[in-house]
Amino acid sequence: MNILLIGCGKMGGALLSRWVEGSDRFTIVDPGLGEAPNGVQLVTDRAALGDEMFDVAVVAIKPQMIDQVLPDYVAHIADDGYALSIAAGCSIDRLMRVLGGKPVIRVMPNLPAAIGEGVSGLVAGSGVTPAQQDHARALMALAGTVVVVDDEDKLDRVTAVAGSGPGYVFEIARAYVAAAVDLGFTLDEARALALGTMAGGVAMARKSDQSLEELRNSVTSKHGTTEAGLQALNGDDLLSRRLRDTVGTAYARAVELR
Ligand SMILES: NC(=O)C1=CN([C@@H]2O[C@H](COP(=O)(O)OP(=O)(O)OC[C@H]3O[C@@H](n4cnc5c(N)ncnc54)[C@H](OP(=O)(O)O)[C@@H]3O)[C@@H](O)[C@H]2O)C=CC1
Ligand SMILES: O=C(O)[C@@H]1CCC=N1
Repeated sequence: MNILLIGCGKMGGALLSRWVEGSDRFTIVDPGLGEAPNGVQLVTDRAALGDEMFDVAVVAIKPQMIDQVLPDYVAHIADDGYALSIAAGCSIDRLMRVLGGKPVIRVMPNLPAAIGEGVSGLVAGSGVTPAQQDHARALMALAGTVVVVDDEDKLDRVTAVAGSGPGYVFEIARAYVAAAVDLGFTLDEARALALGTMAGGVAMARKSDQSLEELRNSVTSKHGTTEAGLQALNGDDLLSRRLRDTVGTAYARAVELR
């Protein structure tokens, strides 16, 4: 397939770094990009595409730019082509309107796609063929796990939990490392301790049949250090409430971006 990537910033670039391992051909349009991976054509101006046609147009610009930028690309999408949007919130209806009715698949990837450890939600709009959906799914699978959802509202919920999720994870990790530094470790030591502990805990939880509560309780000796630490962390349920607020507020923002 001949694929056009419209915008190649942090998320588009992360996906492309995995996609180039597959069998598709890629062209990027991005006004600010200096270089592209080997074998990928880069243009900084749409006019340089001439009359080239693409089987897939990947929408990887900011949601706020979509109405202004996308209409120029309708002429570059083949009759049997489709658009694959990674934009948060922006609905399939809106995308189809600006793309002259071309079929649209929305996906919501996340940044660990860059290392093949992403989690993506996928929802297909009306007129998408089974072959197009299979293609999009295979493309996203090059970057990690793919979860197909039934409707767009659910994709906006995926956005709040998984799309934005690495941001929460990095912020929690940052605060954890900072706390270790405050306790007397160097930054290198603190990163090794905190990130190693997070990675080990997550890897164990993924492999275990036990619930997260059971695993937590396995660490927690009666009247011991973990019990004391957990009381400070979430004894008042503030951490739980804050995380509910976090995903709820991100979901509300996705709804605003529709
Ligand atoms: N970052 C993330 O973790 C995730 C992002 N997304 C979605 O991905 C999309 C891109 O986000 P992100 O990668 O973070 O943002 P970036 O700003 O990093 O990437 C957008 C890119 O598009 C370029 N661009 C601007 N105008 C045009 C244009 N007219 N034509 C082509 N390219 C253009 C920008 O160039 P310049 O910088 O020079 O303006 C930039 O390189 C968004 O819709 C977002 O919702 C989805 C999931 C996760
Ligand atoms: O913050 C954002 O809006 C984008 C979508 C999910 C992650 N980054």
